[in-house]
Amino acid sequence: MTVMIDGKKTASQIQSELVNKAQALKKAGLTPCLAVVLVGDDPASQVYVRNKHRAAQKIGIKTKDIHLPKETSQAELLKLITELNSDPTVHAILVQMPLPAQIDAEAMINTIAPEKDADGLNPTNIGHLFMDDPRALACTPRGIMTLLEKYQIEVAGKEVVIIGRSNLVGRPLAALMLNADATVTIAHSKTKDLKKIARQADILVVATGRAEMITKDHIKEGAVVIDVGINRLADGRLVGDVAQGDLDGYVSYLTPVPGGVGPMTIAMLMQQTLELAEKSR
Ligand SMILES: Nc1nc2c(c(=O)[nH]1)N[C@@H](CN(C=O)c1ccc(C(=O)N[C@@H](CCC(=O)O)C(=O)O)cc1)CN2
Ligand SMILES: [Mg+2]
Repeated sequence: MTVMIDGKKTASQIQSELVNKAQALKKAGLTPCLAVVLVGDDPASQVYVRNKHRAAQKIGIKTKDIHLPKETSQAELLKLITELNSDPTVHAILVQMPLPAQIDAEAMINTIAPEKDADGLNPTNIGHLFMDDPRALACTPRGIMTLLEKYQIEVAGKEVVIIGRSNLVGRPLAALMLNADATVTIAHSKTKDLKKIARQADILVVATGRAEMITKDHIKEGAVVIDVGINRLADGRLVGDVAQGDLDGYVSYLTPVPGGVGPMTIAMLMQQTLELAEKSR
């Protein structure tokens, strides 16, 4: 039997639990505030940003909604971030990605103060994570670890294969898995014999951004499969990076798309905003 991991339900439970935490901070005179910066008009980004504001509002987290035109220069964005860094009413800053081509994402991430880094992607925070001294964490990887914990899926001693080496998912997730005592392999577009490597996994995490590229023959029977992909097909369907159609009864656990890892990203962002607000005192 395959257990479908319900990320939507788990995220919504976590978000309900955060209401009390936000209230306690407010009682103590601190109104947690997340600044969400969107540059340009990417339709998917607009949806994600709107969902972040909605989730924050439900929890009692104040947000600053900053929407900049798509022509915004890198210097203008960095100046805004610097102002938010020194604004004592703002506890967490997030710049929605992807950014327009004229802006270097690395320069943006480098400018966010590590103690206000809602996404946990600043090199200081990534460095602490790799030294097993975690501060702010990348939200999607943290969401994956939280799902595994909630479903009581043991990580220590397991063979974990992560397909995808992005700064947003693959790399920080590898560090989290290593800190949790897994044996970690990161595979990517240059990996030779991907099927052989992937089939070694007790826990296979797929974050390639390529619709349904990982199929049953990449997967060991009984494995846990975490599908991070969100791909919109021409016919409007939303699918993951894993062809999930014939996995029922073959894998032990599977995250659906939609409703798996995606919603956890926003729940973790909310949790992290409250943690950063708390630490600011
Ligand atoms: N600064 C950041 N930019 C981006 C991040 C990020 O963590 N920080 N991640 C993604 C986008 N993202 C959040 O920003 C995100 C993507 C998807 C979901 C989600 O809940 N997806 C749903 C399906 C939604 C749909 O119908 O399209 C699901 O999987 O069920 C939440 C957040 C890139 N940019
Ligand atoms: Mg440890």
